[in-house]
Amino acid sequence: MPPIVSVQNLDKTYDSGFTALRDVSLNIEEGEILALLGPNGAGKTTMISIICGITSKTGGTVTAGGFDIDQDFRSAREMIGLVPQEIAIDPFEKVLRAVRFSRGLHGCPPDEAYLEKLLRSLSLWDKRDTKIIELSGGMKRRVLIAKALSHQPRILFLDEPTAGVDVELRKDMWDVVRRLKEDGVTIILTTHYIEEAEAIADRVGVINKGQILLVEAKTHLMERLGRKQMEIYLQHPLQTVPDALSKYDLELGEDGETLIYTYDTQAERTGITTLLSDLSNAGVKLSDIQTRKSTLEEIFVDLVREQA
Ligand SMILES: Nc1ncnc2c1ncn2[C@@H]1O[C@H](COP(=O)(O)OP(=O)(O)OP(=O)(O)O)[C@@H](O)[C@H]1O
Repeated sequence: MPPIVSVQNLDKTYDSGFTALRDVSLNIEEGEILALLGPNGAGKTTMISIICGITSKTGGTVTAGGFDIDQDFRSAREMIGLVPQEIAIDPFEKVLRAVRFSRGLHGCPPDEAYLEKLLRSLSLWDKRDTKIIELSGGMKRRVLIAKALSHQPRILFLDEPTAGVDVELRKDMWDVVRRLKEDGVTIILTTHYIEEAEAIADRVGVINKGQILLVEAKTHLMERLGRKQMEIYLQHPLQTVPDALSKYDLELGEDGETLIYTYDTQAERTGITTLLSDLSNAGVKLSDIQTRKSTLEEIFVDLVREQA
């Protein structure tokens, strides 16, 4: 299947002379949730704005649903819904009217049945005649999503959908995003929250200083770059790691009561069996063992640090 969004060799230099994107290429597959991770100023919003036709590019090509965003602007734009970072919404408008108005702005014929289905899927139907100002923060964000989906786009961009919201609301938003995916919408979200990508993304793209560092299936990324650590709790504290164990590069915990062994999950041999027997030969007695996988956060920090 051809990608639903294709970005090839995208460049963006602002009028100020600042280059925000440099030779960015990225394919987005239909039906996936792609999370774009990157520190402040990495270029995430710039990229989304270009794909959505809000900002002009200075080089490269972009297609949405097979339509070139320059040559077939209207058709490309119709494929896309955008929930921007900055919230611009009439607070005194009622929910259903606001969503209906957005649909009209896109030049779509009225379809009350679709709007009802949309509002129901976002648990907003009961609030359809409520003024937006009277809604909770979470509900307001849902109204933004409903507006962005009012013209039945196949692709939804969410720019920092949970910036500044509490943990409960964030989880609520994740459920909304998962349900949209089940309805067949392709979702691209930008986020600073790595646990957000970890929780809902199928693939993760890491962007830093205007360049894509990688785009990869989340599970694959965590397996490929992830490391595992084994914490070995000792019956008797050690002052130093015994020489006989030097080849394992063990870290001694501050209290001397734990040894930490880091190993590569991809390696043919983890070395655990020989380590345990060498520990026993060195007279080190264990009380417990625990293993821990590195989180996406640790992987991300390593990646961005490497590029610094
Ligand atoms: N209109 C503009 N003129 C000049 N530079 C700009 C303009 N808009 C953005 N930039 C710069 O381009 C870079 C990328 O900004 P962008 O908003 O795309 O980053 P981001 O990854 O979305 O960051 P954040 O997570 O903080 O929103 C930043 O250094 C920003 O200052």
